[in-house]
Amino acid sequence: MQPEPALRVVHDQSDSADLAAAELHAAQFLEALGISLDSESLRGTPGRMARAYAELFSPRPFDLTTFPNDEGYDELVLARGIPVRSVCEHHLLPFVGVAHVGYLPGERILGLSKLARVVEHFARRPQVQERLTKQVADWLSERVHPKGVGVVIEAEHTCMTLRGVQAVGSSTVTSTLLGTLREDARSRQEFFALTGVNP
Ligand SMILES: Nc1nc2c(ncn2[C@@H]2O[C@H](COP(=O)(O)OP(=O)(O)OP(=O)(O)O)[C@@H](O)[C@H]2O)c(=O)[nH]1
Ligand SMILES: [Zn+2]
Repeated sequence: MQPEPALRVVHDQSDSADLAAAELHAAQFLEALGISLDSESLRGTPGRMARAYAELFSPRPFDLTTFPNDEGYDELVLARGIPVRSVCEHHLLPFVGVAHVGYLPGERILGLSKLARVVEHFARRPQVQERLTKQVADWLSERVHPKGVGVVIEAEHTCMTLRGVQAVGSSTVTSTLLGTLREDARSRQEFFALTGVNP
């Protein structure tokens, strides 16, 4: 199989973001909520809001670097505790936690940092945790062609802990398993044992 060409991810919503319009509307939004912007420290807040959300919705470009699996390594490769910072698309409030991303190599192995970069790539947009989990797994499966992929995300949704039901201390766990990790019970168990998650 031909090496996967290094892929430069270019999707970047900040390219199309109109920061001036976002700032104007953020000011109107805050004023509509009765928040006066008439002080030195709040005067710049609409602009900061616009830039902050533009940043949160801007994936950073990266190269998907893979190497030949010359040794025929055929056990699980697992990156544990990858930070997840995303924004729920329902309230635009952050959800924050960790991802455990693993794969069973086929002909190529993946540069390890790319497991964290893929998580960040799909996290930097309005999201739901289920979709984020599946997008990371599907993307790795399609690009690296491993024998199996497993992704677990555990996160606190601040829309559920700071406001609304205020379920302080709650976290949400989602997982997607593909290929051998889905089909083979022993591989599945090993994956969950190594992640420390008891499904
Ligand atoms: N499935 C899923 N739901 C999410 C996620 N993030 C936020 N939500 C939920 O989206 C739902 C939106 O429900 P609504 O009833 O329209 O919103 P709401 O009135 O603010 O609901 P409450 O949060 O219950 O006060 C809430 O139940 C949130 O907990 C996510 O990543 N996945
Ligand atoms: Zn929410």
